[in-house]
Amino acid sequence: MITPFEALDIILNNMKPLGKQKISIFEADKRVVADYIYSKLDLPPQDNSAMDGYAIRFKDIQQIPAKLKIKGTIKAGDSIDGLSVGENECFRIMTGAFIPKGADCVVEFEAAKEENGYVEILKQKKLYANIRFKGEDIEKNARIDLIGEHLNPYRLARIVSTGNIFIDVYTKPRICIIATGNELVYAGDTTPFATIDSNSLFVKSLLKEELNLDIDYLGISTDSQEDLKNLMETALNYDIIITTAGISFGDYDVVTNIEKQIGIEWLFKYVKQKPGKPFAFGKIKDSFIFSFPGNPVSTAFCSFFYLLPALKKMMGLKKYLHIPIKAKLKKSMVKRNDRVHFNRVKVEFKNDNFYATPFETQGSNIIESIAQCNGFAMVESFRLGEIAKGEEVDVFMYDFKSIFEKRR
Ligand SMILES: Nc1nc2c(c(=O)[nH]1)N[C@H]1C(S)=C(S)[C@@H](COP(=O)(O)OP(=O)(O)OC[C@H]3O[C@@H](n4cnc5c(N)ncnc54)[C@H](O)[C@@H]3O)O[C@H]1N2
Ligand code: MOO
Repeated sequence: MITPFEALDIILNNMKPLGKQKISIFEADKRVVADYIYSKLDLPPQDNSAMDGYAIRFKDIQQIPAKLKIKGTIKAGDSIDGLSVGENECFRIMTGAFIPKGADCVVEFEAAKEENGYVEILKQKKLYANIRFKGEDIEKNARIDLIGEHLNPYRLARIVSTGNIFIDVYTKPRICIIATGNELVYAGDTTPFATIDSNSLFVKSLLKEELNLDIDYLGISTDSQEDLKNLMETALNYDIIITTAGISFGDYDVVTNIEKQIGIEWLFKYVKQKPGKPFAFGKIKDSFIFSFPGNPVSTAFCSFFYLLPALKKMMGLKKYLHIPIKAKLKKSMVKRNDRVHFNRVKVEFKNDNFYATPFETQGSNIIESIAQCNGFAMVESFRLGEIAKGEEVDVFMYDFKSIFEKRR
């Protein structure tokens, strides 16, 4: 059986960006930039004031206090055509207003005293004090290289400020999910003894939150081969097909049972890991198929560890690998087999160190463990027995933010 990192390599080697398209910046959250962007303008468009105060000539304030005649007021957006500051003159000027000809310094109101059309400058200032120069943020035609980066509020503000409203991005993958299992019912169904399909909502929500990707839920297939084959026909219209459950060794493991009939070519089947051993990845016609084990923690781990990097690469992101952090165990853990374990832990950040508390039960069916924790602590295959309190472990964080936010 292959290791988790071998499995990840196989998946990533098969992923490549799908294509490019032009979209509106107003619908571009979390999309990935596919081409250079060029500024259509200088920002600021002209030299302007950083303070409310007086636009003056530096020369005129060599002796303090200096008395200057006020010629008028300039506010942000006013034209400065024909305006100029001569010897011992000044303009009242507001933040963002353009600097009139002749002025080379702005003195803020607080450093001056105004009376009867004159102002007395009380504090020495440097040449060009409080002046923001034309193009100092970005110059016209400057190239913005965000290729392979995702768009976020910070970058969107950058781009929209340069006069661009359409940008080239990579095409989004089309993704669908099918849950399998006779025991499953849809969310909200209260049929006694049934299991609610939580995996589909999990994957849908994960991809929305992490990548702003939408996925189509094709529904629940029973363990009947006909049922799944029908749904798979629709699924073939998608770039990525996700199935959950029915992939291990049981008589009714329906994905396993139809794989030959519908022509799935597995690129690997099963990984030496816990959770998620019966995870399989393959190709079917023009689509890739990720078949996750049914246990909710297994689906959660496989989605996080394999599907997210795969989709990131397919979306054109340059950075698609998870980086683990080092955390000290606050409680010991026990490992009884030679699979690589990814145990659910709750990581905290205290006195410049990360500390990980393992969840008390590590069964792949315990949804509470993923809901309460924020990371997967990796324990290598060769480790057997106790992993002692105080030992440092690699943790792949699935909820980083939770570490860096606190109550008042
Ligand atoms: N003989 C063997 N049996 C099993 C092995 C094995 O190696 N040999 N591996 C075990 C491991 S590890 C796992 S993980 C499971 C995964 O099996 P499947 O992927 O075939 O999943 P099922 O057996 O159909 O379901 C497992 C479990 O998960 C629940 N489930 C299924 N779908 C959902 C869903 N959409 N939402 C919530 N819960 C779901 C299901 O009811 C089962 O309880 O196989 C072991 N067996
Ligand atoms: O791999 Mo299974 O996911 O251990 O329970």
